[in-house]
Amino acid sequence: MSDLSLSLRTSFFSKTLPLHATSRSLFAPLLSFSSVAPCCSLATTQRAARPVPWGCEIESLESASDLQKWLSDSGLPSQKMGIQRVEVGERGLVALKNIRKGEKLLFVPPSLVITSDSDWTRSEIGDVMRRNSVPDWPLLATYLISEASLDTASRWKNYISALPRQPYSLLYWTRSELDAFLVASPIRDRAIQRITDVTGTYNDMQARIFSKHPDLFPEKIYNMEAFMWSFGILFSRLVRLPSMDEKVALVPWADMLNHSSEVETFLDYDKSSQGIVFTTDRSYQPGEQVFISYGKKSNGELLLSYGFVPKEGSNPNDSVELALSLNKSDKCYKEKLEALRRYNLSESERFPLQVKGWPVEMMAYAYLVVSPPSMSQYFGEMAAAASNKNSSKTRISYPEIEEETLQFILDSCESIISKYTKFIEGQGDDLISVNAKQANRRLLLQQLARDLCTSERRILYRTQYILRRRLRDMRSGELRALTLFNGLRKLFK
Ligand SMILES: C[S@@+](CC[C@H](N)C(=O)[O-])C[C@H]1O[C@@H](n2cnc3c(N)ncnc32)[C@H](O)[C@@H]1O
Repeated sequence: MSDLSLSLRTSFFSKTLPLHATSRSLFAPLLSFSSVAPCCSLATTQRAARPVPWGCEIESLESASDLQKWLSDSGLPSQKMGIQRVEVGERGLVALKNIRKGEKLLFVPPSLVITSDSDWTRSEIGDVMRRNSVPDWPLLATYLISEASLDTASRWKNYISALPRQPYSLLYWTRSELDAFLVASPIRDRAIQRITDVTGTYNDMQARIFSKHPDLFPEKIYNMEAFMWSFGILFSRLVRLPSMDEKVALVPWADMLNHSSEVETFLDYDKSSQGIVFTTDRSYQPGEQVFISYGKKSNGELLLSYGFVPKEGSNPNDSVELALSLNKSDKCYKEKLEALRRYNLSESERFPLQVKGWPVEMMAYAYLVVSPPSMSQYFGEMAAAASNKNSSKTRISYPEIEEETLQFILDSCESIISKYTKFIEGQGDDLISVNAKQANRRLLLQQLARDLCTSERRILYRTQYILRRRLRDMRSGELRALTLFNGLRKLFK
């Protein structure tokens, strides 16, 4: 599945990145989101948005079996998997027969795949989109709305009916929910940015295209709610196919596969069979759920696009970003900022921490932050290393400021840990729920946020432990050296 990390808005419809996913999650959602009414834009913070009139409840098997029948009637070869209710991911593909390791599965023909080249049932809408050179993501978002609104007149009717009416993702959290539940996590800012981008993209489409052709794009259908829905579908189901020139595609049937970080197998186009396939990296027995990987994503990124958080400690790709900043009262603030800007860095930067360590760029940035005026000749070198653009690509090291640097990272780490602890150990939130449905939604979101924050804090704790141990070793080494030096001095006296 895919990831939209570039701003959609700034370059009108800029290019977007692929949707991958991560880790096998043994996490089974305890509660279902299906009763939750979506809220979609930051601008409409507390207003419950109208749900779209198409799609189904995410756990619906009825529409899934219609989908299965339509797909086989339309050329999908017979499958070794079937759609079933599953513990992880509500609906998923389950092995019906023994599946061997290394076996190719799916074989979805290109005629059953939605891409930017797909024919529009209303070709005149496709013509307008083409004339305006609309990029893939907003084009596909509009395509989905257009086909969904045509109901049985669209060849994709059975596919669209089996799509969730409310896909899970942070796109549907209100601003006050993001503020209340994700205050400690850097994912909050990413979610706000994403909502802003999608909202901005809709506004651009509205101003530049929809409003110019009200007969083709009536606001009753092409509105913000519909756009939020279709973007939610794209974020959680779009795949990039490396062997099809990185084309992004919605692949019916394949998009019923759930993610696991324990597998490393991705969807792709297979030239020999001329279909979308994946190759299993383990065997499955009948009744077992079959998984693919959505990519090497952190728990925060999985929550952002897919609305779930894997079980604590189960995601080897988990990470959390730590923000480091220049000190405004630093005598060399201006010189340091200039050095950073030369390498496209700013006075505050985020670096991904993992359980297994932190990037060398972060250490270089921290060296720059703490270095005294006497080290100004190294500012450029430090900034280059922080941006990963140092010419020699060697790890820089300044033993004279090592201790201060580690202490600075430790302080930054500890101040963020306290924010996490405050949220995790806090007694609920201040948000007022007006009815039982809303209260239920709050509980669900709070649980997801707690799971995310616990996993992110775990990485911060590990970083704290490593830093403390290094500082302790360094200090006890220094103490030993000092004792030795004093001993020698006494001897010579
Ligand atoms: C590509 S769809 C997979 C099919 C989906 N389960 C369905 O019923 O339509 C991605 C969505 O499946 C769910 N999902 C996938 N992997 C999951 C996992 N490991 N744990 C929990 N939910 C998962 C999430 O709701 C995600 O947004």
